[in-house]
Amino acid sequence: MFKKILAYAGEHQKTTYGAIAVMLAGMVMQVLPFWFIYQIIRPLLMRESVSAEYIIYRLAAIAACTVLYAVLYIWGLSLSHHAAYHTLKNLRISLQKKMEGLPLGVIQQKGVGAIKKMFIDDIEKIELPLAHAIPEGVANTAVPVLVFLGLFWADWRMALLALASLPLGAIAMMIMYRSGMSKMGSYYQAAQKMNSTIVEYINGMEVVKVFNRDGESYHRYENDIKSYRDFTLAWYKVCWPWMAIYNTLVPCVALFVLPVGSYFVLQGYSTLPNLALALCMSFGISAPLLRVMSFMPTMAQINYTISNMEQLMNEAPLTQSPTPFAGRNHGVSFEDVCFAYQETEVLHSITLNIPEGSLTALVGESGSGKSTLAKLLVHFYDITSGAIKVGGQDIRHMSLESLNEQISYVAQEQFLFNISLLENIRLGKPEATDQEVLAAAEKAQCGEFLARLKKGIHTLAGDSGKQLSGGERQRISLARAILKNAPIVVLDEATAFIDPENEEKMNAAIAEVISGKTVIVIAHRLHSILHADQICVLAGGTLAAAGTHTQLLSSCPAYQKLWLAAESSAQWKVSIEKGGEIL
Ligand SMILES: Nc1ncnc2c1ncn2[C@@H]1O[C@H](COP(=O)(O)OP(=O)(O)OP(=O)(O)O)[C@@H](O)[C@H]1O
Repeated sequence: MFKKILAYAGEHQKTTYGAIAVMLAGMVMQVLPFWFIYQIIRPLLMRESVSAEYIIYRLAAIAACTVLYAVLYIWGLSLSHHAAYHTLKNLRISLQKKMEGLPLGVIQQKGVGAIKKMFIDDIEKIELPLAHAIPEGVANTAVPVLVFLGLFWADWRMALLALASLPLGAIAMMIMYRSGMSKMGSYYQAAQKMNSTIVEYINGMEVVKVFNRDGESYHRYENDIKSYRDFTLAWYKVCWPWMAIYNTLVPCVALFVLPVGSYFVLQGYSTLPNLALALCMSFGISAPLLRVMSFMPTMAQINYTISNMEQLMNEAPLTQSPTPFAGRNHGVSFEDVCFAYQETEVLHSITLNIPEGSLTALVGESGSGKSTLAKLLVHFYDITSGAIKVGGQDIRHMSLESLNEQISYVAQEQFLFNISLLENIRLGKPEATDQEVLAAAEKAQCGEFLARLKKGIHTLAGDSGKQLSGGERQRISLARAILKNAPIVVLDEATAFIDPENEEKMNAAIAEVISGKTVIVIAHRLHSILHADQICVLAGGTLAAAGTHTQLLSSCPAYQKLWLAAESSAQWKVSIEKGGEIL
């Protein structure tokens, strides 16, 4: 486990080794005073006369060692923390890089709470071994070993006595570690579940309030925090008795040395000075060993955390290659594509050709697979079989980055980061100047509502989210796409938030985004895509038909059904409007 943790430290491993060396020197300073105490006691025991200077020098040495110990300990800690926090940063970055290359399904399966826990709490746990357990553990183990060897050289019987309680302590420590590990799985899962429930509870607060589900979701929340408490206590319950045994046995080294050592002296097996030496040095052994022990309860936790993190790190990434995009054009083709979320296949043998520069609309009943097909094109998931090609190049044979450069994907609810609206739009083209961003916002018809905001385009999205309507937020996403100016545009329900007042503006913004591009649009409002070059009708995950509106109307029953529904909803709308009601 420590080897793995040190490997995470990368280039900061050397700093960790430096911290170990400094702390070792510090530990020597902690043990040396016991040697000087022995030097003061020895002549007194032997009734030898010593000068006042002899005593003063040793007392001064004890004081110097104490000061040096403090200085070295702080120095060692600052080195180890430096290495630890750089390592945590590296780990968080490599985890984020890993996540970027993972299929969305893996991330969704883990859940936001569990991933947040991994990024924040689990990685933070590695600070303990890196900043403390490894450097302090090595120093606190090495120095007692050295002391023991010295003692063994002076008097092997006394040395063995000083260590008499340690084997029992070590057994207690091992049992504690093993029993802790056996409870770790359930403890860890309970922690993950609690995290997910808390995140879900907060995210779903709106629904909870609207539907009066406070009681129900509170019960789930309460149950999860209760089970976390129970699993934590169960873990402590198995660990505490063994920790208590160890904590009782290890400081007992002097108690073994004193009676048995005195007996040895009386029997002539050893001498009084050696007894004094063993007594003094046993204090130098027990304190560091107790410090080592203080790290043990959490080691099992850290071991589990690391295995869990490695599990995510070892997840198979999306199939891609480092090759850049080299397609002939920006036409898109789906060739016999099948796809399953986990076990359930939701798209079956879809074959579809979308010529460059054309507008293709995906229509179909809810759940027919429209959004999934769009998500497959932007390579959120790997398909089960078949191929998706852009300009004749399989999207698995190019890097995700270069595929992203070819496509602007505007989802139904585009996420706005809590940075300024200007920076949110700039995500479409990070190198864009402020002027370019403003021009894109203008083209996306954002000017009017941005003027309403006190800080305009510099308003933070988190604050503005409360002030912007769904349609306005969507126009920010369209501005992002205009700025990106990718040759392929995928609009997933781009007109979902449309209202009569905004319709004109939204249409103007969409016209800007799609002008001259290969466009794939998912639309429920059939009236908005009547002039599409090609309308693809999806039904139950298969492609029922493809053609123009007129062709489909005369030949495709599934399309006729959708059209009838669209027509009757339009008539219903007109009749309500005529009745003077507000829509
Ligand atoms: N993340 C997911 N995990 C498992 N199944 C999913 C997931 N997302 C969608 N599905 C399922 O895949 C099928 C297709 O869903 P999809 O969202 O693509 O349909 P859609 O036609 O876009 O629907 P809508 O018009 O309601 O948005 C549905 O049966 C849906 O339940």
